[in-house]
Amino acid sequence: KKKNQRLPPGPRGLPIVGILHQFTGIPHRWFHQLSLKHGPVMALPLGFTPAVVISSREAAEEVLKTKDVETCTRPKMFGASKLSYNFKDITFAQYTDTWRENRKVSTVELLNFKKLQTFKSLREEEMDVMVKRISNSALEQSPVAVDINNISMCVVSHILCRSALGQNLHTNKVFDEEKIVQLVMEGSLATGHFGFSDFYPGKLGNFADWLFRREKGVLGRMFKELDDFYQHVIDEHLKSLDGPKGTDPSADIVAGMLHLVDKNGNPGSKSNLDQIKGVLMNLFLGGIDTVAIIMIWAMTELIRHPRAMKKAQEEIRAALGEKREKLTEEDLEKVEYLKLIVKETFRLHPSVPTIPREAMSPITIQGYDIPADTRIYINVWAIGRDPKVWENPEEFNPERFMNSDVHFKGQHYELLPFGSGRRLCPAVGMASNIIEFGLLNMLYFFDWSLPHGVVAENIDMGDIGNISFYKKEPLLLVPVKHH
Ligand code: HEM
Repeated sequence: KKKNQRLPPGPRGLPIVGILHQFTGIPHRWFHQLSLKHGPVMALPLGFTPAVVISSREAAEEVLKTKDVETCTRPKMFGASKLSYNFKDITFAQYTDTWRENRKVSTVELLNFKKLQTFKSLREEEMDVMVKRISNSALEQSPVAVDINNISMCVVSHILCRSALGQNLHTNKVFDEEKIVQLVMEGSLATGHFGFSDFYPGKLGNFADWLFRREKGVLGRMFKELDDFYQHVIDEHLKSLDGPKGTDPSADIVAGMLHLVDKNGNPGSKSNLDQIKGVLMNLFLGGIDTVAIIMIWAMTELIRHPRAMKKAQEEIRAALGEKREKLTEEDLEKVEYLKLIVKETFRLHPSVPTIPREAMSPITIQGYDIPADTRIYINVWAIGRDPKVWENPEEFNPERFMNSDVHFKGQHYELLPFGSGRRLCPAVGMASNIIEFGLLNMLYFFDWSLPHGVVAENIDMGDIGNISFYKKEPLLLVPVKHH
């Protein structure tokens, strides 16, 4: 039997290297390079904060399945602390009763299968708006390029703001889609901002953050803007709660949460409000860009791989018939290749490339001792490109999933875009549905090409982010209406 070992130390001067990685904005790529040399369980302390990086399917399975109970909490990250209302949310909350309560409400009120069906017609309506918007560019004498990043962010913003927050951005006088997209992009980056306390845990780090007022600046401004938005949403709901019939608790998640806290106490109290806003922050910042990112990368890969684009469009158009005015979500049942494309995009471009967890007690992973309070980063991005698991891992090849039962729902540790275990993303169903339906519409109604003078080989494949990573350069494509 293998004796437990101390963790391999990784490269020299690691505390500094670890910090530098975080500031490069592409830690998953750096971690990957280092782990090739130092192994799939690698120590990479961030200053005085112990941390390990996990880069193999086997080690990920041990963390997320065998040791899930011990590792299902999150580290207290500086940027996230501000934007999660001091961890009163779901995503960044430690493993506490507040986390349990919030996760349950969001599942019951928004993310379960039954609720997914409730908002079906809303999603179909918004996709129709997206198609009309693209058609306007396609109908021009010489069609103009559309920004796929923007189109994807807008349609997902509309869907989530309506279903989760009860806000129709087409008619909202305070916040329009442009403002929402800007808030989501800036807010996502701000969530991953590092503070001194991330590298020097305890009083020293907290003191340095206080001294340099790190929470003012961009983070403070973002927080204020987002807080105003959530307050506006809650005020609207509270107004209708006072009305003769009150808001239907199942109308959206805010209504559901307000009814819940109303039973337990005053919904307007600061602590209740913080909890609602914390959850809204997760749905808003964690739900919009993550979904749009996959739509954007799928279209990027398809334009770079015309054979796959053609195969997908032929399958879709043959299965759905010609001259349809509108598509419905049932149409997704008739197309298979599109789903393989989405899986392959999750493998190569996971929206959250490294998943943060923390050991709550001492554990062993692959025979190595991991002390309590060690941060654990699971490098999903590297696992998706591991040559020991995937043949030609850098190649975009949706066919690799044909006749394979490998899925992205958290049971296959070589493909973990949504994580796994107790902290598995609760929106797997909703997210994959929006992505597949969005792509179905784009591929059925339009043929796509690159703007004049741009060649596929030169498309910039760089990404940028802090926690979620999106395509750095917007993807510009020219649509031509198919029918
Ligand atoms: C393609 C889209 C998405 C991807 C790739 C994604 C990915 C992830 C990942 C990797 C985690 C961490 C899982 C873990 O620790 O094991 C997570 C958690 C979470 N996601 Fe998603 N997500 C997506 C869409 C969404 C959407 C649409 C929503 C809500 C509207 C959402 C809400 C959440 C929440 C609330 C958590 C925290 C769960 C917890 O810590 O208990 N996500 N997501």
